[in-house]
Amino acid sequence: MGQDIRVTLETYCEFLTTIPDAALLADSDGGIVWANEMAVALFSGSADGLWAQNVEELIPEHLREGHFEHMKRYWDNPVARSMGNRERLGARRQDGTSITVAIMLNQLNLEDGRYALAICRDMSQEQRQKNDLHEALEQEKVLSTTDPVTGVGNRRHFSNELLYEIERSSRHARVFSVAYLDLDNFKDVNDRYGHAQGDKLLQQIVEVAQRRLRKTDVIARIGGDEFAVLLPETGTTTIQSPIADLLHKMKQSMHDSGWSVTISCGVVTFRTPPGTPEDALKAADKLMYEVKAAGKDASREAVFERGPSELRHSSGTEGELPD
Ligand SMILES: Nc1nc2c(ncn2[C@@H]2O[C@H](COP(=O)(O)OP(=O)(O)OP(=O)(O)O)[C@@H](O)[C@H]2O)c(=O)[nH]1
Repeated sequence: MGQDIRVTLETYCEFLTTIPDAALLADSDGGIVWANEMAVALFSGSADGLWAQNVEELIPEHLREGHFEHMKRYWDNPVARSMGNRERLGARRQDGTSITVAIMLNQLNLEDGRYALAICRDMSQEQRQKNDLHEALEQEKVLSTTDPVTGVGNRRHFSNELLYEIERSSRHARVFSVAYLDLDNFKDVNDRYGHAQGDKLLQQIVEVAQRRLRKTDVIARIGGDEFAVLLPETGTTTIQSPIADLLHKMKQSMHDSGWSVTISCGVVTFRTPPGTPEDALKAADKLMYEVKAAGKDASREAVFERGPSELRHSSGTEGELPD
């Protein structure tokens, strides 16, 4: 009888040498009693090294405590676990490096004892590919909303931020403002000094804005020489100063660099939220356009309040900006 059991175990082991996955047999204390060549290659450098181990040593240190409990439960109520489930587990090689494995667990009930059979498939490469793909997608997401010249958000990013602000303002009745800035005579800089200098000028505009604006404000480049600024919690009583001051600083910076570039700007304060981000941008763009048509280098403001007249002009700052 005993010989039959040994043969059975041997037969098992013989079979397990032919499968393409790593196979381990462990006793109820977790001691590894046998491993196939794939398991030796996966977890260790030598068969002796692996056979002398306890399965616990193949578990990452931070998971060992949980594994002990898990093993106790498993021996009390052994349920076969297929490899098909999508669970991936961290494992530790004998040299301390980490791998990701899928594990099939089953119990062998033999007369000389019970053994746990673990078949492990190395999923490290699949996991690495998944991680790389996830990272690439995250990077792509950032790139798709970033302006490559200045590093600030692009139109898509601005629309997303604006949408969030519109929803917030609808829920909490918060006022916010949107400014549309278009550089005047920017083309001359490109034509006279080249595209690279034009890019530097755009970057300088953004640097000035980032120094002046609050952390919660958003500046984005939404076109060639067009920028939009979102100012949450900022209404007509406070709008004049941040945007006027920003325009003043931008103009000063252009002047200091010897560039004859000025700025046309339209600002709309939304006391009630607009329907869409595009509606908000369009309203500010329209004001900016009026400034352009009237001779550039100025800002014009309006208040939006849902009602019969919807957009109401409140004030305009023509020509020189305040010191
Ligand atoms: N350097 C640089 N120039 C750009 C970029 N994108 C667009 N432009 C240029 O920006 C200019 C925008 O054209 P316009 O709005 O007519 O320029 P403008 O001289 O400011 O015109 P006004 O607004 O009427 O004063 C064009 O010359 C484009 O080639 C960019 O990424 N870098």
